[in-house]
Amino acid sequence: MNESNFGETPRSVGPEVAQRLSVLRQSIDNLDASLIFLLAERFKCTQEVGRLKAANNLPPADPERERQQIRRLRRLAMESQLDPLFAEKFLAFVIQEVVRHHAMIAAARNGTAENGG
Ligand SMILES: O=C(O)C(=O)C[C@]1(C(=O)O)C=C[C@@H](O)C=C1
Repeated sequence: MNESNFGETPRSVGPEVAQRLSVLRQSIDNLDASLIFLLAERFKCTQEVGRLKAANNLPPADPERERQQIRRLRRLAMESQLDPLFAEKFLAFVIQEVVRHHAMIAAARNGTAENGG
């Protein structure tokens, strides 16, 4: 397969392989949709955490909580035959974005407070 075939069903395979590939890709699409829905729900929770933290002058990040989450997710990943390093990197990637949101919420709140609102 050359580079221009990436992402396409290879034309050289038989109907059984093409059918299996299609079924697997349908599941992958469903799982990707689930991941998006789950992430959206997680961000709704963390946005509320961000508002709670900003209102109570708590720092955006909580390193001790993150250490606990990493320990737990690494264990869950190993139990599920998922690479624990990948799980850790994925969590770090998500939390980095959450902390950025928290900081923006706090900055917006402080700006508002300074302007008397
Ligand atoms: O639990 C918190 O304090 C959060 O702000 C949520 C969260 C997370 O996304 O899970 C994000 C930042 C913190 O450093 C730890 C955890």
